[in-house]
Amino acid sequence: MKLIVGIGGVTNGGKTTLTDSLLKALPNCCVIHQDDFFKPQDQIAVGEDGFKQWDVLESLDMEAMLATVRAWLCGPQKFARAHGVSVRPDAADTHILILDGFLLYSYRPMVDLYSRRYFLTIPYEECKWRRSTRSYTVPDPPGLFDGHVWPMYQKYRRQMEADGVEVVYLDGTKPREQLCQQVLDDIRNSLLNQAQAAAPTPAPPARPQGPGRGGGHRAARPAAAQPDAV
Ligand SMILES: Nc1ncnc2c1ncn2[C@@H]1O[C@H](COP(=O)(O)OP(=O)(O)OP(=O)(O)O)[C@@H](O)[C@H]1O
Ligand SMILES: NC(=O)c1ccc[n+]([C@@H]2O[C@H](CO)[C@@H](O)[C@H]2O)c1
Repeated sequence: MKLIVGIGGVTNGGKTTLTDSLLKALPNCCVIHQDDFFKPQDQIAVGEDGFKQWDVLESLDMEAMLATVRAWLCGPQKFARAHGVSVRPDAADTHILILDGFLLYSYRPMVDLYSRRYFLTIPYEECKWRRSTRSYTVPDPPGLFDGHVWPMYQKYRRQMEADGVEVVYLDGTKPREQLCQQVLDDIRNSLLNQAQAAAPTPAPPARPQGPGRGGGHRAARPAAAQPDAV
């Protein structure tokens, strides 16, 4: 059973923090970080506003990211081994891939690959403050947050909502442990539902039979297959 989980949402919403906790708690769980697919700095366009346009889809090599997701889909076990994830024998049939990134649901070819799409949000002021404490490989020039980062976040989010992409919103101001537990519970439910959907259709219930017509009881319906312990 394979599950692709998206941890998307606003910059500094806590995506990587949540992803790291999920990775520790879930079996056979691999991760792909969208930030690893930024194009080299000299290929990032400069906008009319004078800012390097880091926060647009064109600044990411999404074809390469999709190719990596496909590699996992073709051989999750091999992918796990190659990325130092040891396969847990008690859950050998379950494979989970987490995608962590700020523009996960805006790249059409990948939108339908997710079993679950989470979207972390935090208010503007909190986001601006958290961002000011971070240093990226290329530091933010003054004014980038208000001039580029926040407007692009709003634009892509509006577009995602207009396109009807179904996401589960998460309030990124909640405590880390609470967020992790909420998502873990939800993922475990998804695994159970997926296992039940994959289980063979049970036989229809036995018709009541009168005495003297060999009316034995039909065997009890087999329990739906349960996913391995997660
Ligand atoms: N639930 C939380 N409550 C308060 N602070 C948090 C929470 N989760 C993460 N943080 C803090 O917010 C900052 C951003 O977290 P993180 O790097 O996980 O975000 P991100 O969404 O992956 O950011 P980006 O993708 O923009 O680099 C960090 O300083 C982190 O410690
Ligand atoms: N990872 C990088 O190379 C890089 C460089 C410049 C800016 N960023 C920022 O990362 C965020 C997504 O995590 C975006 O908001 C980018 O501005 C990343």
